[in-house]
Amino acid sequence: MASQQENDKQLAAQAAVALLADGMTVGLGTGSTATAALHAIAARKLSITGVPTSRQTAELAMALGIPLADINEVPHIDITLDGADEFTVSLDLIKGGGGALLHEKIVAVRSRQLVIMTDASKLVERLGKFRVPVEVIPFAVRYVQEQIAGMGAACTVRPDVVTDEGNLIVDADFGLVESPSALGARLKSITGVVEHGIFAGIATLVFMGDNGTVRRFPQVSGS
Ligand SMILES: O=C[C@H](O)[C@H](O)[C@H](O)COP(=O)(O)O
Repeated sequence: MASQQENDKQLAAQAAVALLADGMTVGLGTGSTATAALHAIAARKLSITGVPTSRQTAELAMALGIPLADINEVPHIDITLDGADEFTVSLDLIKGGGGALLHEKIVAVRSRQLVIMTDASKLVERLGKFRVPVEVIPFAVRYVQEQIAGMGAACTVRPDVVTDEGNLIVDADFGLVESPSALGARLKSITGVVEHGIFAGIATLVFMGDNGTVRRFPQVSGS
């Protein structure tokens, strides 16, 4: 039997998939909630073109019969549906718990809308309980760790993870984050950092499954 959390992820995924229409080009996120969305897309027999954010998602989409296109072959992406590890009511996110943050962010910034699907455990007042994943070129990993330590954060290289681009993930604990965009900019300026999992000002909508109902952020007045 599915847990309440899995059920809530599915409800959020169904709410997001309800925004799709035939003919759309859709960014396909990575992770368990994005997987629920893929199944919901297949169940609706929608005629969309998917742009996957990971090998794992591409494989599942192909198995479900969802046609795919290379991101560089599509003129635009109408909407992307993805999960998150944390989000705030201002729609700032931490992503990358599954190691797919780089392709996820590239697909997200090319999309007209980024719709996030989560369960209620992902809503936080301030980002930072979840360690910030940072994608790093292997040659630079020691230097990047030293720089992050110099910023006052403990960090570790995620064991046994190599990203789709052949990079490593460093998980960094900055504590609660005052300014997600400022932290993101600082991380991005470190030589050898390819990308980080702070998505500030990119998401347009969040559907959060909450004990059998779906809440949306930003909240519509009266909800
Ligand atoms: O790299 C992975 C992604 O950012 C996921 O979207 C994120 O970790 C959330 O995953 P899940 O839906 O499994 O909680």
